[in-house]
Amino acid sequence: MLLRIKKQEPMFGYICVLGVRIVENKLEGIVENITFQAVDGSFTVFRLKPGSESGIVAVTGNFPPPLVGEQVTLTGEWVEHTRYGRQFKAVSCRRIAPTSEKGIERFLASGAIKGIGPAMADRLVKHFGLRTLEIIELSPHRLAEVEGIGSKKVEQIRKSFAEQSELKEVMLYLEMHGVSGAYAARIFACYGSDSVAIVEADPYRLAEEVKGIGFRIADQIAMAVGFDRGHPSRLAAGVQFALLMTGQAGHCCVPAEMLTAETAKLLHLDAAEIANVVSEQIRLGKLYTEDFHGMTLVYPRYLYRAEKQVAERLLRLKDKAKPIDDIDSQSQTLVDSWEASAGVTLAVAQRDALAAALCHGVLVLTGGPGTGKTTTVKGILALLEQQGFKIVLGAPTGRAAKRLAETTGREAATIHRLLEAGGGLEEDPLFARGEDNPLDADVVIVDETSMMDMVLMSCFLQAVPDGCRVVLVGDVDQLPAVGPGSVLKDIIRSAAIPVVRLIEVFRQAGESMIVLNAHRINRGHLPEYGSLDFQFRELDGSEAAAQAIVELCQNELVQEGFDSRRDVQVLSPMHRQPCGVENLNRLLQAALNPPVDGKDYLQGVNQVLREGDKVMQIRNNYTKRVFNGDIGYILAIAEGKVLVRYPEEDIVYDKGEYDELTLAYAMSVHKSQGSEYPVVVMPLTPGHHIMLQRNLLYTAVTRAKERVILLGTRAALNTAVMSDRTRRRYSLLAERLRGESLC
Ligand SMILES: Nc1ncnc2c1ncn2[C@@H]1O[C@H](COP(=O)(O)OP(=O)(O)OP(=O)(O)O)[C@@H](O)[C@H]1O
Repeated sequence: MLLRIKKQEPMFGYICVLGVRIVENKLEGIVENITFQAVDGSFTVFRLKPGSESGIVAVTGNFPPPLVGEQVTLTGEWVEHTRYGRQFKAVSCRRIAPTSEKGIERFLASGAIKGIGPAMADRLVKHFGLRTLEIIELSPHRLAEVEGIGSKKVEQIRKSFAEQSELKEVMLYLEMHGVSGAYAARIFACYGSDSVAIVEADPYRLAEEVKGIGFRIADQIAMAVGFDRGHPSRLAAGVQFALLMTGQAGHCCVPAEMLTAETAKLLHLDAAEIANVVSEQIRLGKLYTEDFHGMTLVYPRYLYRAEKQVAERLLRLKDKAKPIDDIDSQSQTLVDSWEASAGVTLAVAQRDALAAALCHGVLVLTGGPGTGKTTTVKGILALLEQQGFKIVLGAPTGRAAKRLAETTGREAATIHRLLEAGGGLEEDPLFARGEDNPLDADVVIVDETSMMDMVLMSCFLQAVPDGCRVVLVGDVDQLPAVGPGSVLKDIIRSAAIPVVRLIEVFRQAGESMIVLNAHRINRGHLPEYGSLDFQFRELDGSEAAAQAIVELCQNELVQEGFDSRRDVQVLSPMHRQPCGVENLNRLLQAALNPPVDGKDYLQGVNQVLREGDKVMQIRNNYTKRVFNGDIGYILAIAEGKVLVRYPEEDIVYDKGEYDELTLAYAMSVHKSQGSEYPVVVMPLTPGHHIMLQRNLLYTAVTRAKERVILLGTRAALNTAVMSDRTRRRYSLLAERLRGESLC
């Protein structure tokens, strides 16, 4: 039931649907000028002369700017901006060609049509009057009647006008179908004049082909242009999308029933109907499957390939190591002599690791902080080098590689750099190193292996030549990789690859409460706090915790000599809520890098990026060679470009690439994996309840070198320590490694 409840402003009114206020205000007028436009077309501020109101109105909207002089019909709502006062916040903008002579002249004079400036606009309108636009569109040859227009100019004007009207036509068509202007611009950029035809014929193509449009938006468009909810294209696209989503949730594959249920939920259709589609797609070989103990597991193609390759390569490398003469009888003597020369008495497990690295093609070395992994790696390095082997060191992130280089005193690079990344997509990266052009190494040692997902591991192992030894080092109790699979855990679970687990902690109380507490947390015991290096500050309420975090970063830690932007990392279990990553970033940006005259900035959809900001790259960009989780600082913003300084190099982001960057004063614990910071600050509030898990807290705490400061409630701390339910990620890697029959 719709009920008009009040009418406060000319041309607008609130509409109430069952008590929920929705907005259906309309405003019409002529665009006076464009005050601000985000370079990627995602945000616009302009001034409008309304047809019905006196004065000029400020309008904001998440769409590309209309043209000056154009008549527009806006829907949206009136808001009171704290700084700019009353504004109309438009959700849609329909552009109507100007109809009066004055309007036409202003429109042409605005520079919208290449080749026409104010003087030419005046001449054209004087000559053709109200028919000017019609002449440009239908009889452009007549433009030559106007003084100063030759045949070249005629062609330039005709072409530019056609482009404008095509875009307008697409915009209009899509807006009529409820698609916002920003998407329309993207569709037009991809398909040009074919846009409408493609949208009408197969809107699900957009999800695969148009940057920034996923299944959900494509589906909205399809519904709007009249596709049936049960249309075969919709069902097929829905199954594929649900399958991709499972990869994003960390699975490599999912049981067919789960895929059916997820697709049915996504499409709001009956599960039985979807089950038929899934079976049919399996029968036609359109889905990759494995049958395991009566269960059909469905894979996205790229993960099926990756998982199989990881298992095949590991088993092959395990058995194909370049032999060392008499190693079985010699290994203990070699370990003894390294201990003596290094002046260390190794623990039994450490000795086992050194011997295993000599004897096996693949070795996994796992252990928590302070259990002697680095010491063991140094021993492995020395022993294998004695054999004349060429050793290469790598890690999944820049930070982890840097640390590996520091602790071993040798060169270490990111896996991406080792593989010579150069383009490709997230799920299908292009690496110069691979099976045909393998790494030049006899041994590769990888640190922080828990962060490697199935795709990266598969690319890496393919680039390892037969005969090369691989040592995978990591802490299996950390959170798994952000991407699909829990590769390290599954390799260990398979029991098919030699594993050495270090459990003795060599650090003493007093030396490091951080390390000792990390182990307490990992065992399910509450941490001991009260020392300077491990603090828990009890605070009630998320707002109070957020404010306390800002105060810490802005004042307290600075007074102690820390550089808040570089030494301190705020980690949060969640994205939303007052203590979530997004809000903390807003608060910390305002406190640590406030707006200052002369400091350039860009207004994105959800964030402002300002010179001086600490930012993070949020997806792998193989072309730019900057990767998910890399942290940098904005050096400059100019002419629509953003220059970011990363530890390894400076990278320029063009228009359309800003959404690869996010503020990084605060980040999720997942994103912090593989990095270490002098100080880690983390809120633990009841609002984060579902995310409060032991391995999350463990991962956060082990990121800190000098100090951990937790803020929140005891109950939340308790929940985090006690909750060790980790969701199993579907994958058959362990089974493949064990050689189990998959049917
Ligand atoms: N067998 C040992 N006996 C005595 N001390 C040891 C032994 N192995 C390592 N240590 C010492 O324990 C500390 C931690 O060792 P190491 O740095 O190798 O561990 P780690 O697992 O790499 O730790 P982290 O993950 O915290 O960097 C170091 O001070 C190291 O010298």
